[in-house]
Amino acid sequence: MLKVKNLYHSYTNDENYAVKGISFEIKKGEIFGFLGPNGAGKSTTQKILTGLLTLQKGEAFIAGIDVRKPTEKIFNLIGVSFEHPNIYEKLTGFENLDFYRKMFSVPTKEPMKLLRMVGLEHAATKKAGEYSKGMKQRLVFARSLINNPELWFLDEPISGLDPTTASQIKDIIWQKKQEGVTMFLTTHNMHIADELCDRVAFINEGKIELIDSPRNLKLKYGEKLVKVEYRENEELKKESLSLLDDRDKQKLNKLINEGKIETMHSQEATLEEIFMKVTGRGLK
Ligand SMILES: Nc1ncnc2c1ncn2[C@@H]1O[C@H](COP(=O)(O)OP(=O)(O)OP(=O)(O)O)[C@@H](O)[C@H]1O
Repeated sequence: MLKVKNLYHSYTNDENYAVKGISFEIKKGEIFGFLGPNGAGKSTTQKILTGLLTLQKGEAFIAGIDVRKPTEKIFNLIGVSFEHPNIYEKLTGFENLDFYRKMFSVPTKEPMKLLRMVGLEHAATKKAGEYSKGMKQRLVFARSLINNPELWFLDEPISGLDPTTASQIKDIIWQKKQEGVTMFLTTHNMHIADELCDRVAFINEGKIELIDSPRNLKLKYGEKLVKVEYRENEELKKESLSLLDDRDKQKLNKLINEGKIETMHSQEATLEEIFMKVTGRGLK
């Protein structure tokens, strides 16, 4: 669905690149996460792919169409939900969607239906300029679905939202995945990436350091530890035992056989810890 080859971008039109030779592919129906700290080059890549920035060097194809020669077909095919809302403040929420809807030459969704989906139906007749930050974010999110996109670009879809709204947005993303929508999600929130993505790319200083599924990464870089709480001589003890260490394994077996264990949890490395291991820096 999306193919990117050796993509470069310089904001200063020189050798000072914000994106330095990025290549990746996203299969149809896949949720692909772009994970990296501030300034890593995530938004720049998304902007090039969605036509907000000119492609300077490299290649990119959406459904086989060269993004350098954008066609109406690409516009109809993609949905873009970016962090900084670019909405018409003087129009109401409903009018914003209704106006945007007219730009497409494919069947579109009913604005009211979309507003309801993101919990904005009561604010439909309110000017978007009077919306809170989170409401604007939800409006942009809803708007990005108006043309039933096959490829959906999401930039930090739940950052700054309260837990209930964030959970609703996540449910919508899951539903769209079930419908076969392909997603390119950028975030520095490793929990979201872990929860939603089929594969993630670690991007740091304009380069992709690795691409894999969250599960494979955890298996590869995980410590394989088991955290146990057990009682010995009336005293509650806590310990982390490695499943790769023979002495720890013996101890764990002994505790299990003696029935002393009160709680036991396997401990995996988080994506953030793995990111640090791979890149030598954190996601913040
Ligand atoms: N309009 C711009 N003009 C000049 N430099 C820019 C511009 N936008 C981004 N940059 C620079 O390009 C680099 C990559 O920025 P980009 O916004 O793509 O990072 P990001 O990974 O999306 O970060 P964030 O998580 O903060 O959004 C940074 O060094 C940034 O300062």
